[in-house]
Amino acid sequence: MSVVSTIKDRCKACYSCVRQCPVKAIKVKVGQSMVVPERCISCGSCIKACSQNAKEVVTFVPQVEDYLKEGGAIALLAPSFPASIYPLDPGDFFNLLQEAGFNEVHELTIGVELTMPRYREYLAGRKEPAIGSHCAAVVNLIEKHFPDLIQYLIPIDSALMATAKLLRHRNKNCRLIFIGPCIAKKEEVLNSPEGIIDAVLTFKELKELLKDMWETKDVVPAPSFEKSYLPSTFPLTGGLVKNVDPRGNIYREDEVAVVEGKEECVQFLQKLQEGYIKHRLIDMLFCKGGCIDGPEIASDLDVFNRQYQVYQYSRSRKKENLGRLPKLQLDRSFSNKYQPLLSPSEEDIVRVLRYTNKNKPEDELNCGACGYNSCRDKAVAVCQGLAEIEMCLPYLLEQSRGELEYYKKRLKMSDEIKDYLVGDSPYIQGLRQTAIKLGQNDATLLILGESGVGKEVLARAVHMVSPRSEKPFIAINCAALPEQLIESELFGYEEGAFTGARKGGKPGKLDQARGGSLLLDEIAELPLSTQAKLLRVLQERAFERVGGTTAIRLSARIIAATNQDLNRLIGEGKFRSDLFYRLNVISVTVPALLHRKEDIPPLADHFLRELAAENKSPVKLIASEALALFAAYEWPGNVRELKNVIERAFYTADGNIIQVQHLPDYIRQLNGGRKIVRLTPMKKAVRNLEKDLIIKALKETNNNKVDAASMLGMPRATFYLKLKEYNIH
Ligand SMILES: Nc1ncnc2c1ncn2[C@@H]1O[C@H](COP(=O)(O)OP(=O)(O)OP(=O)(O)O)[C@@H](O)[C@H]1O
Repeated sequence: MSVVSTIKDRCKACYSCVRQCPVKAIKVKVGQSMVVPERCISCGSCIKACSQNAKEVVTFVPQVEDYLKEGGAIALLAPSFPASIYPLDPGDFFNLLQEAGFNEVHELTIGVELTMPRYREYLAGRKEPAIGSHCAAVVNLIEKHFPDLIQYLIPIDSALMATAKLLRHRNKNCRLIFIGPCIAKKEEVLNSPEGIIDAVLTFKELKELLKDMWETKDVVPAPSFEKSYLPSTFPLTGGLVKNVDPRGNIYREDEVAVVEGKEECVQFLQKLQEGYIKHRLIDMLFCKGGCIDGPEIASDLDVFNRQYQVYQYSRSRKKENLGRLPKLQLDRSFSNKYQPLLSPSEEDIVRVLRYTNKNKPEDELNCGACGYNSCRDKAVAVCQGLAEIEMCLPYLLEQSRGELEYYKKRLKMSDEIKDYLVGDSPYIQGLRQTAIKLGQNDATLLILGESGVGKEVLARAVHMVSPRSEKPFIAINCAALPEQLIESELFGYEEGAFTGARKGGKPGKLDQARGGSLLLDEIAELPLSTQAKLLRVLQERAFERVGGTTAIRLSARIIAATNQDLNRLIGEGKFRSDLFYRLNVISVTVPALLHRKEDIPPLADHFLRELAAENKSPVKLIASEALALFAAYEWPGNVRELKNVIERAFYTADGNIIQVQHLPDYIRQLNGGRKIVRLTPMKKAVRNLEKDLIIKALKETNNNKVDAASMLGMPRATFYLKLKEYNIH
């Protein structure tokens, strides 16, 4: 089990813990750094690194509080304690512990003294390297990450276990509480046979527990001990070597390696694995400077002064009288806890790198912001499920910059488009958003709506907010050109293409709109032969000039508009259905002004401002009575009609206010808001009805003219005449 876990709410995804973890035991999931128990060696590096205090360690504090209340608790003190308690005097500290309820206080130096003879015995004559096993983090590191080196670990109990075994031997029912700077010791205790040690307190936890008593200054003489210098220096750099071989008569200097610090430990073990290490005794401590820099030492002193405190204490310290020592069983064994990680394939690593825009080696910045030393290491960790793609800071910055630009641009566009596509109605507000969206793609667009509703305005708005805005917007009114001219207008022509063709030829609208947008207004009026050619252009994205053979690539966006019912025209055979489907990739309908009367005041205001600017004259306003008439009117000519009415009123009104009398008669007659009903002239209405009935009959009879004529009770000859008259194919 892991003794460290993450407090989710506090983790801010800074990846400091990932950076500091020496064994890749942190997994980042949805921005939260979680400890992977199988890989964690409880070294506490992540706790030291976390500025948010988001890492939590298993605690025995409530248990200890109970033991202290019940009585009978014994403190086992790590020899680094003088570094932690400073400026408290060690004597005061012992008193404090006793006052707090500890019946006895013992230092782990007992365990050092118990284990050193066993170490000497084991090491005598051993040729192979032997690694001291008193540092719990080092043992975890070897068991979980270098299992083939387990053979080099010295199989003798740590000083803690040896002390505990001795005290337990003396008093079976006592409560043993270890107090030290180390987190890995919690894991060691939790994994040890039940009942040897009851609880572990870190120095930090102890200080918190006794914070109200910590200032006690009553000096009571310390227990009388014999002088004992060496065991107290055990937690310092080289402490094991000094204790095993104080006079240097077992090992030569070159046979001993003192290794400390997480990177150094990992590097040394790698070298040992590779067979480059020839030393016989390896004194390895995971924390730099030894246990005095343990993650929970809770000292304000720097490492040098901590060391000084331990030496000072060791010089004054008296040896504890242990009496006759029993023969204790101090052997220990280790187990292989290695959990291999997946080895990703080169393709997978490259894929992850590409995802964060690292396409070539120069793109790999290796900035370390993700907590990994290199982009490649991070990509491997992503494949192994330990890291997330989004952990790459330069990539995120690039993305957010892109997003910021996008939103800034959209904001600017919304402002610009508001002054262009005027209106307050939900319809127009929606159309403005649609225009911005449509501007981001290149799909062919079909705009539908009655005459004068603003179809061209919408087409221009889409162009304006698109990346094509710097290129031309060309509009061609298909209804305004004679059939013989439309193709040369649209596609252009080569010199000599027809009589009267200009020298050097002429580019068509498709050409002129290169890179920009081309509006085919009144598309329904396009002759069928030109419809077929336009279809080919849309399919092949290329066209030829009239009389030419060179294919020119179509680079304009095509927008078509009509006020006609194309489905009806398809039914009548006047519009190609295949062209309709090509054009109708996206279609937008602009509603008639009648259905969005809220737009009238802002539109009127907009036109008046335009007129004032054009004429360099003061802005005119519309009287509320006139506006009321506008609201009552149905505007069959839509916005165009409104614009014309405003224009007329602008020029006829002398003052600054446009009054009812400046409006055309048919609006003035509305009189107090009564609706005007505009009827279609009888003759036109009858013709429309007749035409619709003929089309319907043809549809019903599957285009059988004889049946359709008899269905309508119409002489066949008249029927044929009517077909011609109404241009029904
Ligand atoms: N929402 C609007 N904001 C500002 N002006 C508008 C708006 N809608 C229409 N107009 C103005 O109304 C007039 C007619 O608009 P437009 O030419 O776009 O209509 P249309 O639907 O394309 O007409 P048609 O079917 O006859 O081609 C133009 O002068 C245009 O500037």
